[in-house]
Amino acid sequence: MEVITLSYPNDEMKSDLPESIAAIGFFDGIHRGHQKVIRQAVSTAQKEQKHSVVITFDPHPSVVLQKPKKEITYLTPYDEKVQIFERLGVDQLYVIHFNHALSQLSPEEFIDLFIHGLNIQHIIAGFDFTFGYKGLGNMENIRSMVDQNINVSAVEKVEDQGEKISSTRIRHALQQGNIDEANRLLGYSISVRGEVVTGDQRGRTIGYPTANLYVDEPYYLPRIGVYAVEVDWKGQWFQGMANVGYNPTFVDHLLKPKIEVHLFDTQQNLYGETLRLYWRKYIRDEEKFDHVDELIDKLKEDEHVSRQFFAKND
Ligand SMILES: Cc1cc2nc3c(=O)[nH]c(=O)nc-3n(C[C@H](O)[C@H](O)[C@H](O)COP(=O)(O)O)c2cc1C
Ligand SMILES: Nc1ncnc2c1ncn2[C@@H]1O[C@H](COP(=O)(O)OP(=O)(O)OP(=O)(O)O)[C@@H](O)[C@H]1O
Repeated sequence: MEVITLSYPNDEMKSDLPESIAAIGFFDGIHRGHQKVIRQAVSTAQKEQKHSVVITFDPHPSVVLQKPKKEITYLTPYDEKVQIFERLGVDQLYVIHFNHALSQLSPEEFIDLFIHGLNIQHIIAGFDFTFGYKGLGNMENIRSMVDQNINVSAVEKVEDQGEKISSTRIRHALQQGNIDEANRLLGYSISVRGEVVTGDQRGRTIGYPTANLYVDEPYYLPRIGVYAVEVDWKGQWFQGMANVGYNPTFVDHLLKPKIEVHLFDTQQNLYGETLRLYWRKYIRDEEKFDHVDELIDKLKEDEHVSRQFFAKND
């Protein structure tokens, strides 16, 4: 899959682009609804022997449109998204840089630049896709904006338990520690990828050495707390428990939550290694303990709960 980033108003489109079928959207999480849109573009392109294309944006429009500005995090940060599009069989990914100038384009200007300009012959998006200045373009009025030979297909709503699957809904599930629901809506198991870095070396003194995971992409993390987790290190799988939190027992002002994982039944030294950590089950909220002994007792309990979870689910 070829990845091309486009920036308005700077970049000129090439003139000899192949005829393409495009799925359009922000696609954070690439959940089951998004997958339907993308799969339809890929299969239509295969049938018609054209290129399959995904047109997406970076960063999230709210970075430009929302005031006051908040740091934005993603279910699937950029690299994760690229990997998933690739797995879905997309030939070409266009990433349009979302900036103020882009947000001012009228729907007609947007279509001219990015549909006609990229030689898109067929546009596939969800029933509620909107685009252009103030989201004035939608799946109905788009038909009057595109050249006559261009097809437009609106993918019908994908629901779960009678409600639309959406990135927002998945964020809410994660905020409640409901990993099962998040995974069901996504259609795959949510994870983070990071490198093991040195912590305060405190874990080993309390009998629970931990690998501190440094994630260099802005992931939307599940609720602060303790989880049963599984870790994939170069195809080797480990079970364990992780804390995503601020270590309030020891530290006063940690600005960003840390991810720490204690792996069961291994002495493996993973410093400097890259791991993928799968959240499996929320266990409890993080607590501030008055004595380290209380934390240690709690960790023993967490280990018991996690092992029981794995025993039942293996
Ligand atoms: C499963 C698990 C649960 C944890 N729960 C808490 C907690 O409730 N409160 C807290 O202050 N720290 C908690 N911690 C963090 C410990 O304080 C931390 O692992 C310890 O301070 C070691 O930090 P270090 O790796 O930076 O040396 C937890 C850690 C793990 C692995
Ligand atoms: N459940 C769904 N069924 C069908 N199409 C969907 C569904 N969810 C999103 N889409 C389509 O996928 C594309 C990307 O949508 P978008 O990134 O806004 O997703 P979303 O999950 O609705 O996000 P948010 O919760 O942030 O509004 C759009 O074309 C949208 O219409």
